[in-house]
Order: sequence, then structure tokens, then C-alpha cells
Amino acid sequence: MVAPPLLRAVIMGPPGSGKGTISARIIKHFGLKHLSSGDLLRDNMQRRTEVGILAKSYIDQGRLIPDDIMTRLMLNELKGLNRYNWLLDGFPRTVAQAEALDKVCQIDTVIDLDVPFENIKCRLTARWIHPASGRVYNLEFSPPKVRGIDDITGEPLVQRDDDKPETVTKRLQAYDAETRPVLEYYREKGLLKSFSGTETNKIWPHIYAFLQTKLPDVSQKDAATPR
Ligand SMILES: Nc1nc2c(ncn2[C@@H]2O[C@H](COP(=O)(O)OP(=O)(O)O)[C@@H](O)[C@H]2O)c(=O)[nH]1
Ligand SMILES: Nc1ncnc2c1ncn2[C@@H]1O[C@H](COP(=O)(O)OP(=O)(O)O)[C@@H](O)[C@H]1O
Repeated sequence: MVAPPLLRAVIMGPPGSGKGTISARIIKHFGLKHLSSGDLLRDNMQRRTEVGILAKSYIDQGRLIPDDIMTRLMLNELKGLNRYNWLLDGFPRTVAQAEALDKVCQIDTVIDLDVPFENIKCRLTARWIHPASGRVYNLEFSPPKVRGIDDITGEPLVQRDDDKPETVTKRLQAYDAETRPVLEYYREKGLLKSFSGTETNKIWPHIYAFLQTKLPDVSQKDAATPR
């Protein structure tokens, strides 16, 4: 029997648009492997690797990490995911990164979260994360069961240093200058699927319906279990 082709998907959107939140739902329902560039960089920073030490100086200033470093890191990680359907989150963020990715694989679809900047800033200052898993919380939108504590492991949550208002402004500027052209790049290739809205819970059903045309929902077996 010939196995169906593997799905190569990318999720894009400005900082705070809900990439991490929606990726978690996609993984739960469709069982893809998730590779988040931000989580990978934060793991490197925490372990004080060479890449992590270098990345910190850029991230703290709200700037993008240089393309060659970022591309090497991500493509190396992707090698281990060859046999799986995967979803890239936070990469590519520049046209040079998108071109490098194209050299090693064929992207099937790019999900673009088109959320206005004015909705984003207050989300980021209320964001708390569990660094080890990448789980994200928000004091208003999705609070943890116990304030400051991860629901699953009981470990402490932290705020990201780069979620300070002044750094957020710089990250949004970097998005406009360097990442919007990537949307055009994929639009021209006919791969871009944009979802516009101001609330994740309203955008999600559309993304869910779109992905159902590509993959079966593997969470159905748990449908009797609420959550
Ligand atoms: N108020 C509000 N917050 C949201 C919504 N969707 C996600 N968030 C929160 O906004 C923050 C940014 O979302 P995240 O998924 O981390 O975005 P990313 O930066 O694109 O990966 C997190 O604290 C989320 O919990 C929403 O619809 N409304
Ligand atoms: N593909 C990339 N290219 C360059 N820098 C990146 C990339 N992915 C992440 N970074 C750096 O890591 C920071 C955090 O990334 P991420 O967690 O994806 O942020 P966000 O929640 O803002 O989308 C970015 O502001 C940037 O400095």
C-alpha cells in the first residue's frame, strides 16, 4: 500500500496573533509534529548554548536572528521529523529563510493569522508561558487553573523578557519590514491561506474546517472525554 504524502504546513502571523495557541489545537486534532522556532531558541537560551547566547542579544532587542543561524538551526531540527506530518511555527520569517526551506522540501500550505496589531499588544503583556513545553496562557483569555502555575506539570510560569511593550513595538516593526514579504512570497505560489479576525475562538473553526480537507481528526477517539 502506498502511504499518503506527508503534510508540510507553516503557520504565520504577527507576534501575539495566536500561532502558539492555534498550533496546540492543530496538534491535538490532527497529530502533526510542531516545530516552533521561538520555543527552540528559548530552549537554547535556557541551556546557554552558543546559539542561545547569541540569540538572546537579538531577541531582547526585538530583532530577528540572522538568517544563516536560524536556517541552519531549523533545517537541522527538521531532519529528525522527516517521517511525520509537520507544522512550522515562527519559521520562515524572511524571504531568504523561505527560499532556504524550499530547497529542502515542498511546502503544501501556509496558514496566515491575520490579526490586527491593535488587538495584539495587550495580549502579549498578559502572556505567561511554561518554557519547557511551550504552553501559553493569558491572564484574561486562557488563565491557568492556579495563578502562575502550569496546569499539567505544576511548575512555575514565566513572562517572556521580550513581551515588554517597547520590545513588542520593535517586533511588530520587524514583522512589517521582514515577514510581510514572506506572505507575498507564498501568495504568489498559491499556498497562502489567510484567516482574518480578532479572536482565536472565532478563527479556529475555519482553520479546523480547512485542515479537515487535508487530514483526518485523530482526536475523535477522545470525543467522549470532555475537554
Ligand atoms: N485576549 C485574547 N488573547 C488571546 C487570544 N488568542 C490567544 N491569546 C493570548 O495571546 C497571547 C499570544 O498568543 P500566542 O498563541 O502565544 O501567539 P503567538 O505569539 O502568535 O505564538 C497568549 O497569551 C494567548 O493566550 C484571543 O483570542 N484573545
Ligand atoms: N525564523 C526566525 N528568524 C529570526 N528570528 C526569529 C525566528 N523565529 C524566532 N525568532 C526570534 O525569536 C523571537 C521570539 O519568537 P516567537 O516565540 O516565535 O515570537 P512571537 O510570539 O513573537 O511570534 C522573535 O522576536 C525573534 O527575535
